[in-house]
Amino acid sequence: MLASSHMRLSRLPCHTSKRCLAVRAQAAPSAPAPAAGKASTRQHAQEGKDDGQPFINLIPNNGRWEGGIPPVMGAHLMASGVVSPVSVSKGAGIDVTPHPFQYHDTDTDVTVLLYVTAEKAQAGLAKLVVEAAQAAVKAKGAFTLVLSGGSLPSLLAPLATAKGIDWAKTHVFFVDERNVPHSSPDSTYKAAQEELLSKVPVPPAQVYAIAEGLPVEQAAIQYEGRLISVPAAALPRSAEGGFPVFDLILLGLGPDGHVASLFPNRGETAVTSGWILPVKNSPKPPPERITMTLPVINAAKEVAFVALGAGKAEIVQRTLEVQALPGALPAQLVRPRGGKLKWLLDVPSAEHLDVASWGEGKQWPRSTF
Ligand SMILES: O=C1O[C@H](COP(=O)(O)O)[C@@H](O)[C@H](O)[C@H]1O
Repeated sequence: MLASSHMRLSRLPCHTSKRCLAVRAQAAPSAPAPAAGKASTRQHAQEGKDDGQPFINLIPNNGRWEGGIPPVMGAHLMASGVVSPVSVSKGAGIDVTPHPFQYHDTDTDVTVLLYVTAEKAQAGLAKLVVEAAQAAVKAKGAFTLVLSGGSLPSLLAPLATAKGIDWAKTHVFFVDERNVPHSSPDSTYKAAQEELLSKVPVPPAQVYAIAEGLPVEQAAIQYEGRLISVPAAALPRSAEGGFPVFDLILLGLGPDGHVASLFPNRGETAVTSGWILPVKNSPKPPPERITMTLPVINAAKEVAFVALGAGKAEIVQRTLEVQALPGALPAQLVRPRGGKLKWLLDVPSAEHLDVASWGEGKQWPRSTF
């Protein structure tokens, strides 16, 4: 189904880390030949060599790969071709280190919106934001919108001319931000200003930018302080944990499955308390960032992933169809407790999905233990 039609997938399954660790699949003898740079990893996984490299945990056959999922699919493949560690376990079922990442149990409904073109997806994104804004203003007189960086700001042009948003009642935040001056080409604030915020009548005091020129730890504390100062009437707190409940968070999807600045298998991704974290030595430059925590993202009323273009096809397929060990794909840890998670895709980014076999009642991700 394409264009504005969408598929609705049912409840997310519950996965505990214990359960995830208990399951490993074998290498795939009939898997497609790996691209250059992946061979050693694949051989390593197939032959079970202990050459000091981390053992790569794999997941069971999801039915699409004869003989099992190719090794690189079950782990976290960097754009460089390097497979990053999923576990330090030396072999299947033995020497298991407790995994810090947890899938929590939710009733999240996932809706995948698949558009014919990127332009239509951008228009769909603008419509989604307008609807969320109108519902929020009607309910509490304010709308809290959270933006990502990367490619997302460039997709917001139709929102600048969309009718129906009361910008005077809108508050704009950043799910993550690079610790750079606002004038830097790496600044998400700068990109958001150029693409959207300078074109709409949002009061500058309601745009919550990172402070400039602070050590990253202080920048995180300062940003969290700014969020705490937003009146609860506009930004309510969740009953469970007292996290801020944003009306809508727009997430990008990194090629390694990162969301915000929560990268695979990093400590920040496992954090279960706090609102804003400093990130140092980010695997993606620039190295210093601040990020909202996963509990904050999962406390939102609605979260929408926006992943457009062929460059996202592989990671979209892995995230939506292949259950990874928790932490290996941070995007799979996004399960808003409010229950609404949407994916906005276009035909190129959905290219590797086996959409025809999806139907009502399918779980997300489709391969489950
Ligand atoms: O560094 C970041 O990357 C992700 C993904 O960006 P994209 O360019 O691959 O779309 C982004 O969502 C995040 O906010 C940003 O800081």
